[in-house]
Amino acid sequence: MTLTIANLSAGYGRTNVLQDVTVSNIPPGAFVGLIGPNAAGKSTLFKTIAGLITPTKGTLTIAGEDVTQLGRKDRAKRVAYMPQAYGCNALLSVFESVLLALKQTTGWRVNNDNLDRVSDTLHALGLSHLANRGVADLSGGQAQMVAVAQTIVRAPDVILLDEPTSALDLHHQLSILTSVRNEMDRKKPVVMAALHDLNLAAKFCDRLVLLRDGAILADGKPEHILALPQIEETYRVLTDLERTQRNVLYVDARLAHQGTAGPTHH
Ligand SMILES: Nc1ncnc2c1ncn2[C@@H]1O[C@H](COP(=O)(O)OP(=O)(O)OP(=O)(O)O)[C@@H](O)[C@H]1O
Repeated sequence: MTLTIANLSAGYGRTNVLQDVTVSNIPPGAFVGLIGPNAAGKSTLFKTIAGLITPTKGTLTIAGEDVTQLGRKDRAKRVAYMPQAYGCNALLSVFESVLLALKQTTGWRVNNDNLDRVSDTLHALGLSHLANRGVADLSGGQAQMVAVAQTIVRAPDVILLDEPTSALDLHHQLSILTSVRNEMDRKKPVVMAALHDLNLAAKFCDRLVLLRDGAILADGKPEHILALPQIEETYRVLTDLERTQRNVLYVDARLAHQGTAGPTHH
């Protein structure tokens, strides 16, 4: 279902962070990368969409319905949010923790369909082998992948992933985002992911939204956004945008005063 964020302003107490944020017509099945420097307001935008922060202005509509008016539980059925800081010390197995995430928005009675859904989600993300492990005993990367499983298991309309690959090795960065894309092809949610790695963003996203100082600077296809001068200004780097032999976009970035970065080979 289509998500539209219109003229959204929000913050913490008297501090305003988001200023009139509009991202229109994100269609079902679209993968939107939210990019921007540290403290730009990416997490604040996600928390506001998820209903953890009440906006001072603006609307959020899913399929034309203003979800800011929904109660907490109904909102959580429509929007699932994976925060940047996750982690769980409970005495739960991975399977139980994903089941618990699923049941948060339904009743507590567990049926076979629920169990199948948890199994399918773990399988889709390549996590079946961790099903019986305690969540407190996972590595940082494993915990991050389980947090993604907890977010997508509910099959919501909108999935918000705050830096879902920050703790993952190269293989798992690709595998988790590929799995998310495969799930999207099946269930057609809107997915928004905050990503610091512009090359991952270029590879997986249909659309990039550049946020800086709480405002949207640019919104469009990756090849357009990554070529904008605002990228260099915002990140305070110089960039070259290339296409690899496999026709994949590649951003090479360097600091302005350092010439070419990288090791010197003799
Ligand atoms: N709980 C809070 N109370 C007050 N200010 C906050 C709070 N959380 C974040 N901020 C401020 O809001 C601004 C935006 O922070 P936010 O976490 O949304 O940025 P971000 O783009 O997600 O950053 P990063 O890439 O570093 O995770 C920052 O100036 C931050 O200090």
